[in-house]
Amino acid sequence: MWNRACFLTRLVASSVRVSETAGGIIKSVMAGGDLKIVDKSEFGEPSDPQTEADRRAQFCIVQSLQKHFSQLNIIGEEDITSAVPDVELGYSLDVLRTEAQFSDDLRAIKEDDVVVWVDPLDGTSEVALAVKNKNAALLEQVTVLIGIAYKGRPVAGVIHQPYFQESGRTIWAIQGCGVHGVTPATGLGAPTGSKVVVTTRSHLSESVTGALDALKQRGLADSVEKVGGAGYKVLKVLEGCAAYVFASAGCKKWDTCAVEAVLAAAGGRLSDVSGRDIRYEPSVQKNNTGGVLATAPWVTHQEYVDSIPQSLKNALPEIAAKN
Ligand SMILES: Nc1ncnc2c1ncn2[C@@H]1O[C@H](COP(=O)(O)O)[C@@H](O)[C@H]1OP(=O)(O)O
Ligand SMILES: [Mg+2]
Ligand SMILES: [Mg+2]
Ligand SMILES: [Mg+2]
Repeated sequence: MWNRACFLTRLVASSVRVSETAGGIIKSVMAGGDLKIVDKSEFGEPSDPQTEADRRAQFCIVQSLQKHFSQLNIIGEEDITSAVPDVELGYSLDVLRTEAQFSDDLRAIKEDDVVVWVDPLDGTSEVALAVKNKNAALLEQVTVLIGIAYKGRPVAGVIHQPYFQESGRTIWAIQGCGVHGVTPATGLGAPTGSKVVVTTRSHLSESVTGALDALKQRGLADSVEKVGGAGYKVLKVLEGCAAYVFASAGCKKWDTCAVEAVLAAAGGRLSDVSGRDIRYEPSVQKNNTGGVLATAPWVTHQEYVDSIPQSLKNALPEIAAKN
């Protein structure tokens, strides 16, 4: 089955397994207790922590994928990594079985047509806070993100959530083939009956609260929940929240590529706050300078775009320049 599978099938099947191995690495670093945190931010920027778990998880993902796919263009968040022993990776049979639903376009994708965006640990600030405050509940917000872009747009994505219940879960999607690992909420305001909007816990700013206030006034946000991680926020949108709103800069392509692929496969939409597509070519700037707006399948994306004040949208390039 593996040998007959097309390139995209084999890449996603391997990515599902390697995301789970990376999740295991994150858990073992956490269990060891010494996170060896460094701050990657430059003077004047918001703090940008990196732990030994981020470094080891990225090494594992990049090394394993390159072993199978030597020509693959992988862009990972971390510049510095820590070596971990080589592991023989398997592949997900569920992904292999999905190939029957592929379009001819998907089947024709070759190794040098794609860019893989890797966030080995999304929610690093929450990891640091969980340890500091001895609050293990925050770890639910950690995800491993592997996004696959073709012609500059997401075509498949893997979100592994290592601390979901006891053994974690992996959510993945390939364009046109549905979402696996979660059942997306489809009804208005499910399961709360109201529109809950999720936003940043650790990067709040005037422009973020300005956008949220505007959405509240238009009846598009009944309440706001502040949680960490781009991966976790998109999972919340898949499971019943109306939208994820971040009208600021700082969130990067590796934060959004995988989650956009998964959300789009569920019928939702992710764009910048002005409604423009986010591009994922290898040469693109890493920062999502136009902010992030992700909406559930059951809300109208354009209503959210239109409700965010133009003055906030216009100010984003200046905020991005400082990030
Ligand atoms: N100013 C920033 N600098 C670096 N990373 C950021 C910044 N803002 C957001 N991020 C990344 O985007 C994710 C979502 O942001 P937030 O949690 O604030 O909503 C964060 O978990 C972080 O990813 P990571 O944890 O992988 O470094
Ligand atoms: Mg980071
Ligand atoms: Mg991230
Ligand atoms: Mg990260």
